[in-house]
Amino acid sequence: MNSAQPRIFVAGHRGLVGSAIVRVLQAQGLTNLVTRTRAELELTDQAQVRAFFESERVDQVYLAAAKVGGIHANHTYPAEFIYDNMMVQTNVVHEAWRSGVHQLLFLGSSCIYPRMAQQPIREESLMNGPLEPTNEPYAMAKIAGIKLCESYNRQYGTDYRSVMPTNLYGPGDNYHPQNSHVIPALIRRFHEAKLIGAEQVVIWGSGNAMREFLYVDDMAAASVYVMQLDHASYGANTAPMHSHLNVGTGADTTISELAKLIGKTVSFSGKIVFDTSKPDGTPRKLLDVSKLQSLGWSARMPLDVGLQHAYRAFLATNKLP
Ligand SMILES: NC(=O)C1=CN([C@@H]2O[C@H](COP(=O)(O)OP(=O)(O)OC[C@H]3O[C@@H](n4cnc5c(N)ncnc54)[C@H](OP(=O)(O)O)[C@@H]3O)[C@@H](O)[C@H]2O)C=CC1
Ligand SMILES: C[C@H]1O[C@H](OP(=O)(O)OP(=O)(O)OC[C@H]2O[C@@H](n3cnc4c(=O)[nH]c(N)nc43)[C@H](O)[C@@H]2O)[C@@H](O)[C@@H](O)C1=O
Repeated sequence: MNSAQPRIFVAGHRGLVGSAIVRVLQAQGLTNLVTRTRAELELTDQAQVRAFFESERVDQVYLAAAKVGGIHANHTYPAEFIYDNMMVQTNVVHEAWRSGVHQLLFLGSSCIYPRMAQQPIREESLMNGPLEPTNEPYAMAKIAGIKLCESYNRQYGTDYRSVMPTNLYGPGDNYHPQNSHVIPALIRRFHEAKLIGAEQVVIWGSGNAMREFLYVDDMAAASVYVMQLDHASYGANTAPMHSHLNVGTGADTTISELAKLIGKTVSFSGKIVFDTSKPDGTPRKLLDVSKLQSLGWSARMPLDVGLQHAYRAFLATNKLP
């Protein structure tokens, strides 16, 4: 352990984003990383989290641990999505402050914005209208997470920052057939259809919903970039009551076009059909990423190339849920 370096706790280090953040930090030569599996540290348990921060004395926290899932999971397990996420973020933020951690990065989600927000969605649109019903509990928890960080900054002088990722994908994703997000779900479904020679693949919803997709290594790079921004730059582009920053590509696509692209990536030649008994969710949630761009960061990975990387990562996955 290099004592000259900050001791950095990456909560959720085995997840899609957490594992990518570890890769970025290690690539920077930052090796003083602290990680705990869920079996080692249950973040919904305040006593365990308090004991951890009292014993570990970390300097920075990346809070990439959360209860996460796609539209079906959010609609099916609303109590878990609001309870787990409220407990995890409240315990980590409070115990980090209590043990003297000055810097923390909280990961929210683009679902915090009103269902019918003006597109592209600016950070100032927060709480300007009703949320999307399919993921309202999760969104409420994430909004509370932003306000938690802002409140500790205002009262205690901490430097707890918030980033709002758009939909993410890439190596280390969750491929659960029902509870995953659309890209890993369709990569798996198209691949399995190709293997059995199926004539068609069923896509949920109308296919008309639009989504923005950011490759996870870009998200991790943005997370580290925002954490390492000097305080004046971060503060100059955010306000005490709007301290969060959108992170995305600034471009979106219909689910129908995405499905065609994934079918092409997987080399599936059958038909694509739509099950309109399944919800579309928010019609569109394209983020305005101009604030982060003005701070010097932009996404790099094009969707078609990112999907090729994601498919290769899927093929290398040795255990599917
Ligand atoms: N994926 C996406 O499309 C998006 C993600 N985000 C946000 O990004 C962050 C990271 O998400 P992502 O990487 O996709 O999620 P993952 O589900 O891939 O990873 C979450 C990690 O957190 C851990 N974890 C969850 N609950 C607990 C708990 N109670 N105690 C300890 N560890 C826990 C999980 O451990 P275990 O596996 O053992 O349960 C897992 O390692 C989250 O805040 C999420 O809300 C925002 C927008 C989009
Ligand atoms: C990141 C984001 O993720 C969730 O919101 P979402 O963007 O609606 O997520 P999704 O990826 O599950 O769906 C995107 C679109 O894709 C369509 N779709 C088609 N076929 C499949 C399919 O097979 N699986 C899934 N999951 N979706 C499918 C689906 O009907 C929808 O129109 C919330 O966690 C939210 O809180 C959040 O933060």
